Amino acid sequence: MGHRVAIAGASGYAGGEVLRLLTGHPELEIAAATAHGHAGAPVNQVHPHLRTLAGVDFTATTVEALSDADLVIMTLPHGQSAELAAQLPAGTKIVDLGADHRLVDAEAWSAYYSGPHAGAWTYGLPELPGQRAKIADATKVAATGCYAVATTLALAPVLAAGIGSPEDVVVVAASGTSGAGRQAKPHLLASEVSGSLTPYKVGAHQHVPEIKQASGATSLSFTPVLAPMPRGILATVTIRPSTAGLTGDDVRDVLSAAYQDEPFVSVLPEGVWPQTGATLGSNSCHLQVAMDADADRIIVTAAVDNLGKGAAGQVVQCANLMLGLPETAGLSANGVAP
Ligand SMILES: NC(=O)C1=CN([C@@H]2O[C@H](COP(=O)(O)OP(=O)(O)OC[C@H]3O[C@@H](n4cnc5c(N)ncnc54)[C@H](OP(=O)(O)O)[C@@H]3O)[C@@H](O)[C@H]2O)C=CC1
Ligand SMILES: CC(=O)N[C@@H](CCC(=O)OP(=O)(O)O)C(=O)O
Repeated sequence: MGHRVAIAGASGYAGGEVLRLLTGHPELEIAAATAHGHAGAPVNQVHPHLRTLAGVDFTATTVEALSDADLVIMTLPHGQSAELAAQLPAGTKIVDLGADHRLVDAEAWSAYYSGPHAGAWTYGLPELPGQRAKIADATKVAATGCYAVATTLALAPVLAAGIGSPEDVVVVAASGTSGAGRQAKPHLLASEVSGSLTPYKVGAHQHVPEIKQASGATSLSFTPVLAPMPRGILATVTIRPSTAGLTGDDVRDVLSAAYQDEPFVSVLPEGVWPQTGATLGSNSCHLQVAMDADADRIIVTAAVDNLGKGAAGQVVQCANLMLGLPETAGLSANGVAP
């Protein structure tokens, strides 16, 4: 029998994608799918694409509904997971996709989120040096924010290699609307989003302290842009070089070395630029590099599916590690295209 996984917040976008991945997973089975407003509703009614879950209903998000599982995945709004997690038996394995347990620094938490700081769990990005083993040993893992995944994967090896300045990093990143969740919000109306690109939370995005913590950057300008598409993130990260005469090939060598054994991170062939469409439905991050000689900046561009490697895919990747399963089980590096 497979490991039993409960999903708290399974009626949302990220939870729905976790359900989809679990229906195709060889070793994991769904112990419970819980919801808030949709408690009692058939899963098929809320997620009509999940045909094999016909006959399964969402239950309410309670301690009882989650206690029986081998591992609990939480895809709840910020501020909802910490209290619930604290009520579960101490040894319960949990992967939390919300932000409640990501930040070590309580001041940074207070600057960007509301409510008390719940403390930090093991950070769920296995591609960071040393992190894979920590995740495998952990009972509690804080999965990564969607922009933070793309940006950190592009940035961290450059800073770790000492070829870029941690004090001078600029990121502009576009996201599809599913990154904002499924709750009705006026700025997400089709009439507002269609045919338009909109910056938001300019200079004030909650992923800034998370990216700094994960990548080692000390000063970071981050501008997110809402894009008229349901899924995908394209992050363009530029960094001031800290060594003279750096070439694009030097940067490419650093990233290629960092990710040569990674199943889900690809440095694309020279001249091929990441596109969100190529990552859809996958757990992949695609990277490409260039040197802007005129501006003297390293450019690294990253694409992910915000619901894939940006959310449900990385959560399943962490769950696999925590349960001693092959890290890639139930996940694909291949996307859906066109
Ligand atoms: N969407 C994305 O790309 C990413 C999301 N995340 C994070 O994952 C979490 C989920 O995101 P997403 O799926 O987009 O959000 P959604 O708004 O789509 O889903 C939220 C889920 O939480 C439930 N919920 C809502 N309010 C409450 C509450 N007060 N108490 C308990 N449950 C509640 C909802 O239930 P119901 O609908 O039944 O009311 C639903 O199941 C968030 O913390 C988000 O920041 C992280 C990375 C990427
Ligand atoms: C398009 C959009 O609104 N995206 C969300 C990011 C969602 C996400 O990654 O979630 P966490 O906040 O859990 O990190 C935002 O910018 O706030």
